[in-house]
Amino acid sequence: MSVPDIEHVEHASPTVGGAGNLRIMREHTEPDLAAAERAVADLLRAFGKDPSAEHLAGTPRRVALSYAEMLRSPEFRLTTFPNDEGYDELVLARGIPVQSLCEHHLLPFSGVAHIGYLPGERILGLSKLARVLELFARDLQVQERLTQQVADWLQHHLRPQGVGVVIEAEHLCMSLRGVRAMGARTVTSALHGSLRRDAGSRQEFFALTGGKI
Ligand SMILES: Nc1nc2c(ncn2[C@@H]2O[C@H](COP(=O)(O)OP(=O)(O)OP(=O)(O)O)[C@@H](O)[C@H]2O)c(=O)[nH]1
Ligand SMILES: [Zn+2]
Repeated sequence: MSVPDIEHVEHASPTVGGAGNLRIMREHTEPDLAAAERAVADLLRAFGKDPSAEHLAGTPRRVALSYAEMLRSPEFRLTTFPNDEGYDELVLARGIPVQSLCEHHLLPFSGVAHIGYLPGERILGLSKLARVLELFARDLQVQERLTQQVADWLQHHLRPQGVGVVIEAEHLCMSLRGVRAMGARTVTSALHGSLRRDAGSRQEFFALTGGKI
C-alpha cells in the first residue's frame, strides 16, 4: 500500500472531548503564473489565434489562474472522535461530487465518489471523507490512482477495520474528443481491510454503492 506524499503540518493535541485534530495539506510547488500565462499565449498563437486581440487579451491569465486553482487542494483539519459506542457497521458517504484533471490530456473528468469505512477505535467527521477526496482530486490524475490514494490514505490515518472507495466518472478526453463516447462512465474501486477480505462486508459495500460484487 503506497501512502501518498502529504504533509501533516501539525499534530494538535486531543481536545477535552477527545477529538483528534490534524491539519492536513498537500505540498505544492508555487505555480509560476507568468510562465503559465506566456505558455497559454504561445498555445493560442500555435493555433493561429492572436492573444493580443481585445477579446483574448485576458485569456492567458485566466487559463493560468484556472489551472492553478484546479491543481491546488485546500488544507483542512482531519477531525476524529473516539468511537465510544463501539459502532461497527459501515459508515458510507454516497454520491460525493468529484472533479479532477486527466493527466494525459489536461481535460477534466468528473462524477461521483462513494467512500465508506468500518470504524475501528475512532470515527471521522463526515465532511472529511469529501475533503480527503479533494486533497487528491485537485491534481493531475488517472482515476485508478485517485481511487487508490483516497483508500490508502484513510486506511493509514484512520486505522479503521476497513475502507472502500468507488469512483464513477466521465472523462471529457473520452467524450469531447478522440473516441467521443459521450456519457460513458468509468468505475474504479479500492478496498482495504475487512471490506477487502470479508465477502459479506464487501457485498454489503457494493450493494450500498450500487456497484459490482
Ligand atoms: N487508465 C486510465 N486511462 C485514462 C484515464 N484518463 C484518460 N485515460 C486514457 O489515456 C489514454 C491515453 O492514450 P494515448 O493513445 O496515448 O492518447 P490518445 O491518442 O489521445 O488516445 P485516444 O483517447 O484513444 O484518442 C487514452 O486511452 C485515455 O482514454 C484514466 O483515468 N485512467
Ligand atoms: Zn484524458
